[in-house]
Amino acid sequence: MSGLDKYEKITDIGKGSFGCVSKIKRKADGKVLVWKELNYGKMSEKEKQMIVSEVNILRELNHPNIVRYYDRIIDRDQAKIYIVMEYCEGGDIATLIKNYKRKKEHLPEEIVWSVLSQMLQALSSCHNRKEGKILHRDLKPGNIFLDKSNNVKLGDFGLSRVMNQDSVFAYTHVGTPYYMSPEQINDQKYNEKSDIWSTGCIIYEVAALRAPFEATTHYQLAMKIKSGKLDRIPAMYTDDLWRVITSMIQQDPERRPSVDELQNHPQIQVRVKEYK
Ligand SMILES: CN(C)CCCNS(=O)(=O)c1cccc(Nc2nc(OCC3CCCCC3)c3[nH]cnc3n2)c1
Repeated sequence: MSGLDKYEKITDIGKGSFGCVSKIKRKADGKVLVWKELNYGKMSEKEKQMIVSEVNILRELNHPNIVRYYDRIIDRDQAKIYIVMEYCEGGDIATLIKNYKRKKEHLPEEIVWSVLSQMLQALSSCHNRKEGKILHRDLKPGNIFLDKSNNVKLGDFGLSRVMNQDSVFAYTHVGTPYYMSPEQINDQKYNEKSDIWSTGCIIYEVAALRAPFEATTHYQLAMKIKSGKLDRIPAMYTDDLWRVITSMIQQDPERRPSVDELQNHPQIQVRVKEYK
């Protein structure tokens, strides 16, 4: 039975920036998973090779706070590759934020620290990878998920490195780059401190229920990001949390703390589960 026949499609979940995401069921044991459909028909040899190497990296990323990779299926007739991954019942953080905003309720500080701690554990396993660090490049609330026990799961790790703007994928949903760091805007080198910036912006948004920098045009957004002007998160949250967030959303990448430094913070350390 071909790879595709091992699964049956349940429903489409949405269109990602570079492919359709569907909820599927593995026939052998009924396990619910998702697959991401990539059309490689119009890809250059170089891009196809990059997909292969990205998928190989995904296969190695085995961490409780990173969406688990299960399988990949190549359908040569349709020139499509399907990447089978863990299904996260809790949906994405973007939706969680939207729901709290609608209810005009703030998330308890406990949850904010827990989301930060779990994101840092995922980033740590990728930044400190012995075979060479992996950077996410496209961290945003829409690709951070929750499983049924509300564990945080980072999605699309690594794939975004292949799907940058100048490739054939050209983001279909040109989302506003709210979480883009100043160095990315200046087209400078992207490094792990850029992932720290984006994580800081996301945690800011989980607390404030709005992004730290908002604008209607990319130009205005870029100006705000580079201005570094930041309204404090709501008064209900402690100065401790506010200090950590502002340390991550700093203009100068050198002055942003590394994952390891952040994980030494008492509020974050207490939550770092030891995964053997
Ligand atoms: C764009 N969002 C605001 C959609 C609104 C509502 N949330 S949601 O994203 O559909 C939703 C609801 C319930 C369960 C899940 N679980 C899930 N989703 C994935 O990707 C979703 C996809 C990401 C790119 C953009 C389109 C959607 C997964 N990838 C790997 N495991 C995944 N598990 C997702």
